[in-house]
Amino acid sequence: MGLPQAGNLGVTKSGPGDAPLTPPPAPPTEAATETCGCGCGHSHGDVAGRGDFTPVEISVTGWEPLGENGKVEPARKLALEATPVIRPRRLRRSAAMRRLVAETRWSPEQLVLPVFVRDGISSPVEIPSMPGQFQHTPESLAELGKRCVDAGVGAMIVFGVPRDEDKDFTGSAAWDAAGIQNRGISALAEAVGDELVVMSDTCLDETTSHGHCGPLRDDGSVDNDWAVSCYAATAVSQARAGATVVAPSGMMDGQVRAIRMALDDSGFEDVAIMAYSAKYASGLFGPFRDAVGSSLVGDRRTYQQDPANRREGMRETLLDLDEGADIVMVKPASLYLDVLADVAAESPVPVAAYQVSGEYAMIEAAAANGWIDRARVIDESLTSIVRAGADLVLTYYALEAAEGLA
Ligand SMILES: NCc1[nH]cc(CCC(=O)O)c1CC(=O)O
Repeated sequence: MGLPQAGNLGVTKSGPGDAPLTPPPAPPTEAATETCGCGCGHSHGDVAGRGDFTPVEISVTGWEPLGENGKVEPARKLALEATPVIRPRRLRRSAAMRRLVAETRWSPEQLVLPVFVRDGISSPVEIPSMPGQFQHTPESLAELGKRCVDAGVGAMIVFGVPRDEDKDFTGSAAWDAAGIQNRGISALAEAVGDELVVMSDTCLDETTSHGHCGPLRDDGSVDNDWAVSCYAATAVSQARAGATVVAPSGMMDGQVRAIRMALDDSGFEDVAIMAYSAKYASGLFGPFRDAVGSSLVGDRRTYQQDPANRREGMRETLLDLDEGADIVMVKPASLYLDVLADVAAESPVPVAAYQVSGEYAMIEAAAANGWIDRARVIDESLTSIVRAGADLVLTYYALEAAEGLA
């Protein structure tokens, strides 16, 4: 039988059949017989009259006697024994302290605002499933660009919404210099100059009559290599229109390499590629498809990634890096923070994350119902995405967050 320890009830059971249970005699310990160092003259072994309490020698020289009659109460005493007490709460005690020691901060210059420019409208049209977001005319897009410059937003990424009659099987409006997306890019680039970065989404889903991200084979599947050559033509047209970053989002194999070669061949060696590298076939793109008037029937599961696959997100990223991506992206953001953290840990280039339309819509809908504190959740969502490792965040909140969340 060992000596009773602090916290031991001091009651031992000697074995089956042994009756009755008796407390062992409290063995005298050195500490119990010594007077404490605090000068109060009492024996710590007698603290609160508990024979089961075995004190540890502590020096309390210079301290005020604790407790009634200078006795150390058991609870205080136990706390003192566990020296030093680790108290993380010290750094949380005031807003000023928390601000000082925050590990993660986001700022306007790392935010990228996705914007929609629509053909055939004369004034901006609000997107019902994305309250507060609009389909713009080239002119209203230019105005929005100036506001973004003033607020210090880092970049804008342009999506085009063509008229239905301009959609076709290959999505050729995407690489038409007079197509709506290229007109939007030009208007924006002219308005903002070099004061923020003008990016363009490089894909065909907005311009194909069937809504897929490339032309189809007879069996209805997307023809990978045909799509890739269309992306190459589209990227060059976007660079001509004034985009300094093109962002292939179609998840076709080899798309980054083909775009890099086409840009270089056309004299756009300096135009960067932000690759949608780990892009998942997510249910969170629903509102975006309203925003671009998508003609899609079915889904994109044969080219976008299965949400179940984490390792594959890394594989897609490594392939894009190999093909020459200047920035890699994980999309969506909030439900894929594990993938984002993996990519951020390995990537030698900046990492972007896209807080997509469904993430925006969920926050807006809950806030509209009064179920969550809107500004607080927006801030928390951006903080979490940056905390997981994003250097850039594509978010529909970019302008509002940069101007200051109310
Ligand atoms: N060009 C494809 C593209 N680029 C960005 C989004 C979605 C963005 C969002 O939901 O906010 C999509 C739609 C899709 O893959 O179906």
